[in-house]
Amino acid sequence: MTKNIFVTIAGRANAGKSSLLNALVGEKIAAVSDKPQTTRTKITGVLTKGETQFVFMDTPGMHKAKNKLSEHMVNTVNETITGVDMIILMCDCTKKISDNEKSLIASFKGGKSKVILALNKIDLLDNKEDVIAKLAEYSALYDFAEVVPISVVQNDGLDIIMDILEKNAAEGPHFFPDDKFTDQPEKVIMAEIIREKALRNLNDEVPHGVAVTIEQLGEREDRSGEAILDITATIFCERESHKGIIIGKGGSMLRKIGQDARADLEDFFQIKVNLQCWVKVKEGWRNREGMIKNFGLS
Ligand SMILES: Nc1nc2c(ncn2[C@@H]2O[C@H](COP(=O)(O)OP(=O)(O)OP(=O)(O)O)[C@@H](O)[C@H]2O)c(=O)[nH]1
Repeated sequence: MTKNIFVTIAGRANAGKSSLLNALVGEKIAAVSDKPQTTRTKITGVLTKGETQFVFMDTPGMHKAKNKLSEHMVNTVNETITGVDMIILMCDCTKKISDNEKSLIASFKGGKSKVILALNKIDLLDNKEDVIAKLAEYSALYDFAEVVPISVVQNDGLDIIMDILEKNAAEGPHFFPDDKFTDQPEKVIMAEIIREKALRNLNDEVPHGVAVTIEQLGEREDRSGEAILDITATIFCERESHKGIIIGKGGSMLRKIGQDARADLEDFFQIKVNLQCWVKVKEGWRNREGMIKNFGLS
């Protein structure tokens, strides 16, 4: 008998949703950074353990739509929380409950999906009793199927989440091959890895107006017969001044981004990588529908 369960990970920006997805699936799929709104697209992770296949959807953090890209992100959240078996609401126990979180929780009412409250970042609390107070605050807003205090970075409580999901899996087919952990095309994963490195290395001067596309991809053998993946990527930014920052003095920043990305790409795809990154300016791309589609973000 095979079983499956579809799970959406929802919650405010920076709560740790992508980190949770990566930790549960055990592979680096979603971009993780300490800047909010890292996740732009609905990223699916698939994990098959024994007879059960877990299909995870990661959602962009809830926030007020400020431009067209944000509208797409908010729509993705709303689409993703309907029609799944379970929702994991990721909360940050160090933060006050926000209005966005309240409206997200309100949208669960009347839905068919069971909701687990995952109170994340408990490693940051000095007083563990604060956890109980926070759980009570959230529980007053919604009748959660389960509440679990967790710390993704310390791998604390994640086994409890997996047990709950396992118990809620229903008899049904595996929709993905058992050795597959994401339905994202390779190029999207590559672009995500590079974008993550750009966000990590750049300071707040170049905020979220960074997108990455993979222009060319090819595999070849080097002289010793070892396989090499050639990747050519373009990092798009919104302003000429940002381009200078991304390239850095004598190309130092771009080199650093490229080096970091290459290490992760080699690790992920288990192949030697030759990465070339270019930087281009596309003014105001975040407000232009066509470009958003181009970057695969709608
Ligand atoms: N201390 C601590 N930090 C955490 C924990 N989980 C995640 N973080 C950090 O929180 C930050 C945000 O994590 P992400 O996984 O990118 O958060 P997200 O909810 O996917 O963010 P968006 O993509 O912006 O919606 C990162 O710096 C993580 O390392 C945790 O359990 N404890």
